[in-house]
Amino acid sequence: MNTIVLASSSPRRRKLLEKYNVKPVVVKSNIHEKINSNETIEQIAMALAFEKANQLEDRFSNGEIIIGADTIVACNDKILGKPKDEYDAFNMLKFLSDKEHLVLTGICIIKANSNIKVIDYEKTIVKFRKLSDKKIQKYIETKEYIDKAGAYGIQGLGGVLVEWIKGCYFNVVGLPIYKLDILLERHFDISLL
Ligand SMILES: Cc1cn([C@H]2C[C@H](O)[C@@H](COP(=O)(O)OP(=O)(O)OP(=O)(O)O)O2)c(=O)[nH]c1=O
Repeated sequence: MNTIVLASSSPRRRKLLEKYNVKPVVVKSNIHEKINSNETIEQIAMALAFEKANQLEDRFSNGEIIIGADTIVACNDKILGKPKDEYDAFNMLKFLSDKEHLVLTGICIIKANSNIKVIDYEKTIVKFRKLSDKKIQKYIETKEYIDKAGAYGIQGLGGVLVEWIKGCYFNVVGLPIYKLDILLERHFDISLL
């Protein structure tokens, strides 16, 4: 199999790939995650994923498969990135309380030394239960909100915040693995299993 390069510092993405016996070369891309408000949330997630993968393309020349991904949370047309601090996290979780929101992950796969660049996205609806200020505060104290879009991690203690989801669970965690397998198989003849 061609070397897989993961253009992401997310430990969740790396661990998920490792479950499928993919030992990715991890290279953190250094993009400035600026959001263009004229774009749809799908375009934003795909553009950020593209920037992450594309930034590394010049560094490889042996047919490496470079994967970039970006996860964003959106609720009532408002995009929630990673919280800046506890206060920001508190406000995000309060905003998400008792509502449905979207989690979008843009994926970009680029094959080095080729013209193949594939971009797609996955969307999952997540419904939060009604959260008291006390519950939000207790969650914030766990520090799990740090470095996570929307200030929670469904895969961790944040599971208690979620009433239901519709769509791909792994998409919420940061990498829609079924969609990645489809794209790898269709465009690069690579299967994760
Ligand atoms: C909503 C949600 C997000 N997240 C994470 C997934 C992503 O890692 C993170 C969103 O940030 P991203 O910018 O997508 O990724 P990252 O900063 O972790 O890594 P890099 O920019 O280097 O690619 O939020 C969870 O782990 N669980 C959740 O339930």
